[in-house]
Amino acid sequence: MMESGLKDETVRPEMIVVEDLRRNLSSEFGECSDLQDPADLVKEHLKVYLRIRPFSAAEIENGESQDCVAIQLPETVLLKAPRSSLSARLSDKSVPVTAQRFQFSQVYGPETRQKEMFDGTVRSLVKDVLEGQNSLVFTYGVTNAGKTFTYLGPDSNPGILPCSLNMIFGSLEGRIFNQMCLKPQRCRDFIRLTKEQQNEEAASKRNLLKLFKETDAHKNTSCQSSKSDLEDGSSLCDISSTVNENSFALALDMDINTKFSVWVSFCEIYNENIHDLLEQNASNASRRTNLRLCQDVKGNAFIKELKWVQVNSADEAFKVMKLGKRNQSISSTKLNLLSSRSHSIFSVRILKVEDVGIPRVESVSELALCDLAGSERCAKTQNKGDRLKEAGNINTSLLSLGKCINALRNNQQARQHVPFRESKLTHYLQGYFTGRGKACMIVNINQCASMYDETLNVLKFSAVAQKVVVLTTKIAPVVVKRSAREVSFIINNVDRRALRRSSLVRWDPSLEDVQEDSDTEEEDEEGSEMEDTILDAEDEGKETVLLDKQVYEAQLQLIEEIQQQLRKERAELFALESRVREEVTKEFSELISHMQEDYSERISRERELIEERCERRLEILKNLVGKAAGEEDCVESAGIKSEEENHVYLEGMLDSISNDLVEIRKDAQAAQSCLVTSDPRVSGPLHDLEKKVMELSEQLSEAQSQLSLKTQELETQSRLSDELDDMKKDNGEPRAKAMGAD
Ligand SMILES: Nc1ncnc2c1ncn2[C@@H]1O[C@H](COP(=O)(O)OP(=O)(O)OP(=O)(O)O)[C@@H](O)[C@H]1O
Repeated sequence: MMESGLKDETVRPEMIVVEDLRRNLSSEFGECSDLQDPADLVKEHLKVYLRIRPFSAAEIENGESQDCVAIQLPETVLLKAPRSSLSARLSDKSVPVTAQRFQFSQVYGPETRQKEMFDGTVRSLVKDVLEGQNSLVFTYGVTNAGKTFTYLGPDSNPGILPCSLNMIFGSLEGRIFNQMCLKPQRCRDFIRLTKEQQNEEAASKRNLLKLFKETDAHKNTSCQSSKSDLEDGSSLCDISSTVNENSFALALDMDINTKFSVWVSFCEIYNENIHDLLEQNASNASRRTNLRLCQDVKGNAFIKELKWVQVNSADEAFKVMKLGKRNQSISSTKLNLLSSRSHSIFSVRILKVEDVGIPRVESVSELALCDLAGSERCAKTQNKGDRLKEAGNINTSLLSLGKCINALRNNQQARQHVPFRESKLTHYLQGYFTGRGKACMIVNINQCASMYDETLNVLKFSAVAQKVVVLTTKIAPVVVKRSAREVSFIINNVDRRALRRSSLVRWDPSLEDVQEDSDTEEEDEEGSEMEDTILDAEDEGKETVLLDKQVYEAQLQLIEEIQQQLRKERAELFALESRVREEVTKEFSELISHMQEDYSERISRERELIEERCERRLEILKNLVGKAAGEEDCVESAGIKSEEENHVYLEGMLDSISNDLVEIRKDAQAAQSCLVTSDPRVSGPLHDLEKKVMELSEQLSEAQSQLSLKTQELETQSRLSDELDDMKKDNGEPRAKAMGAD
């Protein structure tokens, strides 16, 4: 069936070649984490595997089998357009139908068994994870292409996820660290749990597994089924027995005390919201919590407050997985009865623990398995309402993934921005493309003629993805003892927050720092500074701290006591300071009120004085003006009395007025300097007084000018009368009469 495309002589295969990328790629990673030492990075192609799903009976009946897909070599597949396809209709009729060849890391045909698929793709990644590396596997393809079958599979025919769990527990048999005192945290960190926290953790796990039992019982009685349950009717025990023989032999020289603490989480990205599938009420869509995607200082994304469940066996892990799967958003569409409407991410975190004295974490590694929702053409699915909205979100996030893959590919030629932040999915996956670990993509296609165009797009996308080179970090934990001085320095720098939070202890400097982005960090700056100090100290030495349990606890006790003392001293200091402040404030207010009273008294006294003086001066001026007017009349009516006397009198008056004015001015200036000029109660009257003084000055100068005129007139008259007298004396009376007659 597959080879038929090749036998067609008219077919001219268009080779989409994957370049030989074995060249120096040192400058090709514009987007990789700058904080990583390039020496620790290994460059690898993104592994892309293809799986072709078999036809269903209904598809064969509907004539979907038109030999569109053919496997040429174990790595190559040929895609030939059926006559009915859009691309065939659009192509030039004179040119024979084009077949396109695509190359993959490996192609798996329709007959491939699940176990075979797992062994060829994910098995090596599981091994890496057990050795301390991080790995990501994600499925990609159009709806109804077989992604979930590959990812999860029916219980009787488990997919890569259950196979991985089985492989992990098979390999770690006898080495499971089943205490709950160490728990993964954020991206690659962990915390130590107190006794109470461990009890809480155990209770939460019991409840979860109980919930599984209840729903399982419910399912058996009510015949409700999940996607995977519909695919077969077998039990969980069957799964573990199916793949139980799988295990890796751990390093022969591994210490007898080396144990592994395994934790799992399960979440989904649905309509661009992240939900915890292990949340108690996860099945109640309206009450589901939206989780936040955060990142640490090195840009590694992690889901805040995601539930991590400690599992001690493959069976426990399966139960958690099944429970989460039941909570996933799955609906029926025209193309797939049980179509995943969200991207689901199941993560396994493994803490490698040295179980001697206080258990010590040597490394934290993660295997993330991601089942992407399938892209779909709305015309084909005929989705409406919620399904249409879901399809929109699915297509958008897959488009973002496509853009990122393209940009990563182009980045290898010229530096280009990779839009990881465009969708939650790509943001989450970012770390795996920029050095956090290995990534592998399983592309699923079906061979249906009606899906040719969509399949072609998927394969084109895969060809680009295949060319992407990803970075992987080498993790090599080193254990070296520190000197007592260094240990004491670090302990002295342990911050209160770390202690409060049941000792978030950074034992392994090979782990990344875990301080979050400032926009997502909710912790105080003081704490962060202290944390930096610890990190700096650790970075300098690149060593791990080993402490005697008793010394450690004694130091902690001491720190606690010192902190209590410090808190007490601070409280006392605070009380004293507030008492002193209160007393000083009281004293100052009294002083200020006294000063205010003093000033108001002085101001009112000065005002009275000035008013009194002004009135007196005004009186004098009035008198002066009145007198001047009366004397003028007198002079006119009574003739010249004694001009000399008048003149002397007027000058005397003028001097007196000028002196008065000078005095008034002096008084006014003195009053002004005494007064608080900013006080409107004072500045108002003062201003009035100044105005009056000005008016008086003007009147005075006017009087002076009138006086000088009068004086001039008087002088002229007196000169004339003197001349007359002289003439009288010289000419006698007649002449004087004659002159008078003239
Ligand atoms: N390799 C296979 N062998 C047998 N049956 C398969 C295989 N792959 C897929 N199927 C069947 O094909 C159907 C569709 O598969 P599946 O639900 O895994 O598609 P999907 O890509 O996850 O779709 P969606 O994106 O809509 O969730 C299922 O009934 C499944 O059992």
